[in-house]
Amino acid sequence: MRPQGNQLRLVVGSDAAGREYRNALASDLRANPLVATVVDIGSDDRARRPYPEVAFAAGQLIAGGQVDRALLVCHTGLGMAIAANKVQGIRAVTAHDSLSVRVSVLSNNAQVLAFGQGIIGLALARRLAAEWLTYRFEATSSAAVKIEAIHAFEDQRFPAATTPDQPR
Ligand SMILES: O=C(CO)[C@H](O)COP(=O)(O)O
Repeated sequence: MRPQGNQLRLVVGSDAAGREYRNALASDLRANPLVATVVDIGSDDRARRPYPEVAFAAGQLIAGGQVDRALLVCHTGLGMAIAANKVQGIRAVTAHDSLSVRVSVLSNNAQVLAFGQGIIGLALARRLAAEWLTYRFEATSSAAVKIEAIHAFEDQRFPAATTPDQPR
């Protein structure tokens, strides 16, 4: 489906430890009017794909422009974020509170949000996911220069502004 207005194209994924929340969140997201599409990349219990494989696949869908954001679930949310951050151009966070979810988009322009099924209750995960959909990064915000600094470092452009002060 073609996105309308401010609708988002999403990918959801989990390892076996996050499967229950992934299924519940995917169903919520599909019913949310701020969502155009939800691609579910698994994994199911039989596949038992380890979290890095799922995170890399989700990150590559974003980097390739097929989707806008990813919602990933593992036991803690930590491994998913670490692995997704290895994909060029991806900014992934683990966040389990409203402020962090908000800042992850408005300041960090993170495209990936990772939850830990073993860390928060399902009701909170659902609420945070719904809040997350309402935020959009503003390219004109003062945060944009910091995102550009992250990209420059990733691309090994090392702008002077990011080099540490020399000891006197
Ligand atoms: O939480 C996880 C990684 O951060 C994952 O669900 C469990 O990790 P594993 O036991 O190393 O697969």
